[in-house]
Amino acid sequence: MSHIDHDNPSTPGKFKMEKSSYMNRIRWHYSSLAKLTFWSFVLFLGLILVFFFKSPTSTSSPLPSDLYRRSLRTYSWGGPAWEKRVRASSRTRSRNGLSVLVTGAAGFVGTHVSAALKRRGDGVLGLDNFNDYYDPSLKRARQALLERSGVFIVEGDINDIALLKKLFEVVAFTHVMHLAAQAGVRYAMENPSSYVHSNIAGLVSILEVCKSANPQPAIVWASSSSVYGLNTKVPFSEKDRTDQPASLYAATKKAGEEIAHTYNHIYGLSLTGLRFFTVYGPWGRPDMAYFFFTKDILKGKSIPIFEAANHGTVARDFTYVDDIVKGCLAALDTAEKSTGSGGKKKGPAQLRVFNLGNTSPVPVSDLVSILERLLKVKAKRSVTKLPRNGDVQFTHANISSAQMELGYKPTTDLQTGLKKFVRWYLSYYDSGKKSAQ
Ligand SMILES: O=C(O)[C@H]1O[C@H](OP(=O)(O)OP(=O)(O)OC[C@H]2O[C@@H](n3ccc(=O)[nH]c3=O)[C@H](O)[C@@H]2O)[C@H](O)[C@@H](O)[C@@H]1O
Repeated sequence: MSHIDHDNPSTPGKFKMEKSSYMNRIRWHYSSLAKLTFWSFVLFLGLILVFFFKSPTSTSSPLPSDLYRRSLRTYSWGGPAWEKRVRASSRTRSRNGLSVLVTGAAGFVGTHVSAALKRRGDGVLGLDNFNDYYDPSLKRARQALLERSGVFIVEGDINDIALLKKLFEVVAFTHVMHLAAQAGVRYAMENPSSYVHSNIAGLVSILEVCKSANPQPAIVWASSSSVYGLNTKVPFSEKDRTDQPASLYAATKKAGEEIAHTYNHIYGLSLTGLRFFTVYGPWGRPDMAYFFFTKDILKGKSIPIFEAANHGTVARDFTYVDDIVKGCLAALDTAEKSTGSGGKKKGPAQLRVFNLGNTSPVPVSDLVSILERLLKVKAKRSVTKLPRNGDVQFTHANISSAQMELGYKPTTDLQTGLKKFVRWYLSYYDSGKKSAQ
């Protein structure tokens, strides 16, 4: 029995033949139409997906691409085995040790701080959403590093209040080291919402859960040298004005400092903000200039070196990550207890802000010369006008306050620090397995 017979069991012979070819034509016609409709639909769907996930994000899309991708991700957490890992990682080795929740633990500074805390016997639990702002495989490699020293990183977003509450139910953290953030000055023009999502909404989520925790932890968090914005008085002191941010990134960090004031004032949370000055070093961030300059010099690609108006020098107070780690640990150690409990303030609590810089700004062109010497490759320099996208011409930290209250004293100059970075870079990427993206 033919296929058509089977479809038309009662149709008589001859007519069946004619009708059969007629039906075939009709069927062909309909199936072509169906195929056309189907593929048009697929094309349409494809265009929509391309629009949401790949298009520049500044205008009509309510959620920009990165943020969209991130919010679509689901994380699995919970269960007895997970809780056991959370508890084990957070357990201190000494009686007076701290139990610290480190957000952004798979990030550059987060990894270094977590490792240092664990090394000295504190309990450390990491939290990170492993987003793809830069190569997530680098974050996974940092995670593996921490895993080997006994630090568990919970995968989740700082905006997930249920997860944060759960973590505080399982562990009575004495401290929170809040380093999770959307970093980068220039990327803020491409994806502004991701800054609001992480640096404002995320900070509020953390503080909301901390204020309700019993006992409330003390919080140390990462602000930025960028809050000084268009300030021209050097070196930058904590007393200087910070109401002229030059980028949305800086504005969100400045907003964070004001939000910190509010939670300290209303709920008695002990809060310390650290203004980091262009932190660099091994396991660093590939979006930062010293990192991608290294990659591009090695590839023989030209590198854009920014220059201010009238050939003005652009300089940064580059600070080596180990010095920053010492400042972070000192801030945790000197943080007083929060005074509230169960969402109620019992008395005034500590509120601090410190510059953590190196106090010796270096022109970007000198940074490139150091890299050339270390890599033994001549850079193809392309001097470019400082773009008006959030960059400031120079930064320079006054660290007397951190020196006095934290005993902070940076000891690594740029030449020494970059030598360590380059050694790490070559061994990490030249192992043949990976290449910097
Ligand atoms: O100190 C800070 O608070 C900030 O430091 C860095 O921001 P930035 O100093 O701009 O660091 P890079 O992007 O690595 O730039 C370093 C220097 O190289 C210059 N640069 C950057 C990119 C480029 O293509 N060419 C170039 O000359 C910049 O103008 C800047 O002077 C970080 O990226 C921020 O996340 C951080 O908050």
